[in-house]
Amino acid sequence: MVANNGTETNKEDKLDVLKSTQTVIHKALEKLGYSDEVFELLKEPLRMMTVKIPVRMDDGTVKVFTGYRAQHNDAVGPTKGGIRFHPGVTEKEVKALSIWMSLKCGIVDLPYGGGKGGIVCDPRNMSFRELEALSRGYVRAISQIVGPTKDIPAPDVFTNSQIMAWMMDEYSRMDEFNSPGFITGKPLVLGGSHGRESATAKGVTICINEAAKRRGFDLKGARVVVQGFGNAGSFLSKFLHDAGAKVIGISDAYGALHDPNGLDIDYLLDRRDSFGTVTNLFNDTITNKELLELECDILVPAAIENQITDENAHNIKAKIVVEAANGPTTLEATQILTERGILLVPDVLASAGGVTVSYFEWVQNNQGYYWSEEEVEEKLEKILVKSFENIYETAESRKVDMRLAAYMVGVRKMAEASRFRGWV
Ligand SMILES: NC(=O)C1=CN([C@@H]2O[C@H](COP(=O)(O)OP(=O)(O)OC[C@H]3O[C@@H](n4cnc5c(N)ncnc54)[C@H](O)[C@@H]3O)[C@@H](O)[C@H]2O)C=CC1
Ligand SMILES: O=C(O)CCC(=O)C(=O)O
Repeated sequence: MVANNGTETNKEDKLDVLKSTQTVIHKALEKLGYSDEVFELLKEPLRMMTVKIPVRMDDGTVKVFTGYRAQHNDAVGPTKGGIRFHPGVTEKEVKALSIWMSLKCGIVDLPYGGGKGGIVCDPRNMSFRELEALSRGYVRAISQIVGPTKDIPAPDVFTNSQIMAWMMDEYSRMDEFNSPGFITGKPLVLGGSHGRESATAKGVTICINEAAKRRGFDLKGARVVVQGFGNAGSFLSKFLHDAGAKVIGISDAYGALHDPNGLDIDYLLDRRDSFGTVTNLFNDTITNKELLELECDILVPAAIENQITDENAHNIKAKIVVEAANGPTTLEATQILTERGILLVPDVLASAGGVTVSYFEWVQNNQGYYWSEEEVEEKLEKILVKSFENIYETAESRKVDMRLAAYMVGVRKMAEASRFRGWV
């Protein structure tokens, strides 16, 4: 879109998550001394599949849904990443999400490249039967390019273990084999891993702990605001609440709740629905915009992209911002927060707990031997603490913000693997 003075285009560019991630990848590769050829290879996914999925709806009509699967780079190993069901899914967004998955896998050192999928739909307005048909149809449509040694999906926004179960079943039928390693985030009885459901939030909690230590304050008594009360946001609120922090604000897609004395997290967890909606039960709500600007110590965006921008970054009052969501902060906002001395722990590090335990799930499926919750948690903690330290030290020694440091760490392995394979 071109506006007379270019303002609209400029704003669109700033919110273009693919363009922003390419900008940081370019900077990271430059800092590491890689050539432009490497950037050309890594700036877009190697493979992008668009599919049409016809579903017979409950009213008898057929609705045709659009879905995507992006595979960013498979030099290191099979690609891996979640599937999003959301009305706002776009091709560009799925591409950016697949690049972020590559970076996450590099940061926590998993033998994967990044992938991501999405379907343009609103599961909140679909029946259980329609959702099952859509999930199975999507797997049939992308079946040629996915599989336990090619590309392994998982949950993301508005998808859950039931959807993973349908998808695993559909793939197993086509494969004529029980294939638990095709997908992660499954129910425990179908080969899911202990700790996967809460893994993203566990990882964020570990990063918050590390960041708070660096900023010299304790989680006990710290005031926390969490945007989003789904898988990531709700478990996180519970972990922080149990650690003695005061969760003073939470939100969902419809609004936000604020109590300076601390919200009753157990009650909210009990009442939230499977899409992370809870604010509809209350009259006294504030907006998501107001939530982000609350006076607090720790702010965690755990919903969708582009929530902290150059329009509100000056009003953020937190000491640390830890990104549980993918892409919640624009590049301009990252710079503003950094200049204001706010420590920003980027998505590709903070939210890497989910894919780490997904990797554990895949390993357990492949070996057919399963670990206890304690084993999973211990392994996750070790990996994330080490990754945090690595990126924090890189940021300090290279005098860059933690996002650029994380990209430098995350991009290196796939750049090297691509070079050894003779691709660049
Ligand atoms: N589930 C996982 O394992 C992982 C999730 N993430 C990221 O975490 C974020 C949240 O994902 P999940 O918790 O899994 O999703 P979810 O579907 O469980 O919950 C999403 C939450 O965000 C809220 N939300 C949706 N649109 C919103 C809007 N426009 N404004 C404010 N809130 C809105 C929903 O109401 C809900 O509370 C996403 O960015 C996702 O990519 C990252 C790593 C792993
Ligand atoms: O668990 C996984 O494999 C992927 C999780 C995911 O989609 C993400 O980290 O954004």
